[in-house]
Amino acid sequence: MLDAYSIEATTKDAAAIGALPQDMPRPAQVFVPYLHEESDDQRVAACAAIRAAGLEPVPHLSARRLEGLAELDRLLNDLREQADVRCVFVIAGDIATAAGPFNDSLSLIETGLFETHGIENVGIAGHPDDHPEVPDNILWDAMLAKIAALEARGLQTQVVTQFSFDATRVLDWLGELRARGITVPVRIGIPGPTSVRTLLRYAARCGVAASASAVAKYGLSLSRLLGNAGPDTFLDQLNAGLDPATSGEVRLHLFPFGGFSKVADWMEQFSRRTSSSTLFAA
Ligand SMILES: NC(=O)C1=CN([C@@H]2O[C@H](COP(=O)(O)OP(=O)(O)OC[C@H]3O[C@@H](n4cnc5c(N)ncnc54)[C@H](O)[C@@H]3O)[C@@H](O)[C@H]2O)C=CC1
Ligand SMILES: Nc1nc(=O)c2c([nH]1)NC[C@@H]1CN(c3ccc(C(=O)N[C@@H](CCC(=O)O)C(=O)O)cc3)CN21
Repeated sequence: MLDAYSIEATTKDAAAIGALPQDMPRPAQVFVPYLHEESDDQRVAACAAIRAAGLEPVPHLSARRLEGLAELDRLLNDLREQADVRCVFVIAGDIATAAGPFNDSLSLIETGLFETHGIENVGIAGHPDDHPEVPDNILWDAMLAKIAALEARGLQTQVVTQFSFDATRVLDWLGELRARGITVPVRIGIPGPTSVRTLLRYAARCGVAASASAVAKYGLSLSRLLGNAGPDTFLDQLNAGLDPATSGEVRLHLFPFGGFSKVADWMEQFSRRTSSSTLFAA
């Protein structure tokens, strides 16, 4: 059930993606996060490198960062021409005011440009923890609207969650998602192993709740900031709470905040320890 994991690679990581550590199971999809200081050309080159390595590139598209229809049109054209991109991931973007006409992910979908550029699958974000700026009911309404718009356009979708330190909250959120009648595949975002300090830095940057109780549950020791923290406890709790009858299609999405080689080592250990040896099979 949890096979075909996906992973993120920044434009810098993407250049070396062909040299993924030996023995690391190949990811089914490689997402390229939209870092605002980078150019569209860098994003396209990253996706081309991922494609050249025989992997499936999935660029993030940040609605609020895009300057307009012409930029989106050119970017999608280049992604298709140079990297044969078929799947994208749309997000609002971490700025309070949009740089151009797109205030949210739905407005990107409604341009109609995805289908004209041969995109087949448009991923959308899931938020198992409270979002620092956006109330829960708005996020649920937005998710339903995005799914309806994609379906009407004949596009497939998947939900990819923001990472969280609290497996119980993720399970509750997944239960609510299915109870709302949403049947699309879900990828649960998890950080790869890294130092506690790095994890907390990314949590702060990404608006992820790091309450004392959540980080304790995750197994983080705030007194050992340089110590390593992997997602093992989180995954054990997640696995224990997933129900094949009701959870639907669930896979993992890895944020390699500590780098690919740490992810590879950790995957090997984790697969050896767990009975679910297919957890990371491509
Ligand atoms: N890059 C990533 O992997 C992820 C990014 N995010 C961030 O989560 C937020 C929500 O994104 P989506 O689910 O795509 O929402 P969305 O584009 O579907 O928008 C949902 C609603 O939230 C509002 N909204 C979105 N971002 C906002 C912000 N930063 N401040 C105030 N209102 C905002 C929108 O105007 C809209 O009403 C964004 O800030 C996004 O960048 C969340 C998860 C993962
Ligand atoms: N709100 C939000 N915004 C995001 O951009 C975002 C999320 N959430 N959730 C998870 C992923 C992780 N993302 C990111 C964000 C930044 C870097 C980044 O800047 N990496 C630098 C190193 C920075 C550092 O060490 O602090 C790099 O060069 O790889 C990578 C992934 C993007 N994503």
